[in-house]
Amino acid sequence: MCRTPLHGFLEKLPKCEHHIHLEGALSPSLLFQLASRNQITLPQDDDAFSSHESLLARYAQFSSLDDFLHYYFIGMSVLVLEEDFEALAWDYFQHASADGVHHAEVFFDPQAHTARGISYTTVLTGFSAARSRAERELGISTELICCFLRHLPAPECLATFELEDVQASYASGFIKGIGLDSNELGFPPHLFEEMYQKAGKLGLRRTAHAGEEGPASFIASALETLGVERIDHGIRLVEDVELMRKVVASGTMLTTCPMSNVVLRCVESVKEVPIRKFLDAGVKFSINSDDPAYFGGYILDNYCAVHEAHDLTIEDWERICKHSIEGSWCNEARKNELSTILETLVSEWKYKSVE
Ligand SMILES: Nc1ncnc2[nH]cnc12
Ligand SMILES: [Zn+2]
Repeated sequence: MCRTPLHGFLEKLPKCEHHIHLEGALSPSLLFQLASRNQITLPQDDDAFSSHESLLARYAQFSSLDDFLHYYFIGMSVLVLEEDFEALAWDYFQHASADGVHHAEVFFDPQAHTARGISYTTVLTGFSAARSRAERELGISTELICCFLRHLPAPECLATFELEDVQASYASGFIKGIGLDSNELGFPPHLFEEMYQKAGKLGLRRTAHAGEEGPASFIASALETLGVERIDHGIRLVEDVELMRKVVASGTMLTTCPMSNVVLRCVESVKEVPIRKFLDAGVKFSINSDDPAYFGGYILDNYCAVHEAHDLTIEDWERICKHSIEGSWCNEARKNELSTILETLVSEWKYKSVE
């Protein structure tokens, strides 16, 4: 918990989370529990897997995105049954709700599961059960975004995109959109142009990780060749002022993940995440947790870290939350509901601060 007098305000802000990998919400305790139940042998030659404490200590020492992904893919090897995927997503939705999330658009990596012989239907059925429960019991609206692993050959990604059960999940509305994740360096967006074109024709929403470790030119390429409506991370946008103007003009929203950027050493501290530059330039962005079980915090921790590092005002937060509602892929009625909650909270706190 942060020490700012605005902590209560930050807690209550009606948050929309747009950048959370469900596999990145796998806590060490669920990881060890499922490994034991599913008889999955974790690497014996890596001391990190000897206890919860050593695993968390290793997570605190990631040296890069690649170093993290090594543990991320090992971690998800314990997910086997529908109920494992349900437990994972339910765990996340409970944390999110406690942190004030009202609407969550969550990523998952089907290829990381189908490659291990777990069917797409198993994954989707588990996640869908958790989504229904979250909507029923927690009142959170949710959407699923199917991500493709860019370190794999583009034709392989396209083949997964075109699988019958995957296509059926688009047609039935279970999947709202597609994304592109995993190692960025060496895997530029344009390689995936054909898949994104097909997704656009099917009416799927489109986003892609860009400008996390990769250069600002990857953000330009994701916008131009993939037709994305959002950019995941995008912090390196500040390196290209002309591109930043275009992003402002198009209203494209960045889904930033400040704690992730620090843990994966894209920046030295949250102070270096260009929050103030984005606010001053009119770049729209939301604040997200990315892989909360690996990076030491869920969404509220990220809000607090940003607040402490950048000393934001109530008006700044109102703008950030307004943009994050507007940039969501939910319907207008839901956006109006969330906007009303935001307006009520802001006027309450503005009144408090003049008392
Ligand atoms: N921060 C990140 N960047 C790219 N791929 C990811 N997969 C999970 N987390 C990721
Ligand atoms: Zn991510």
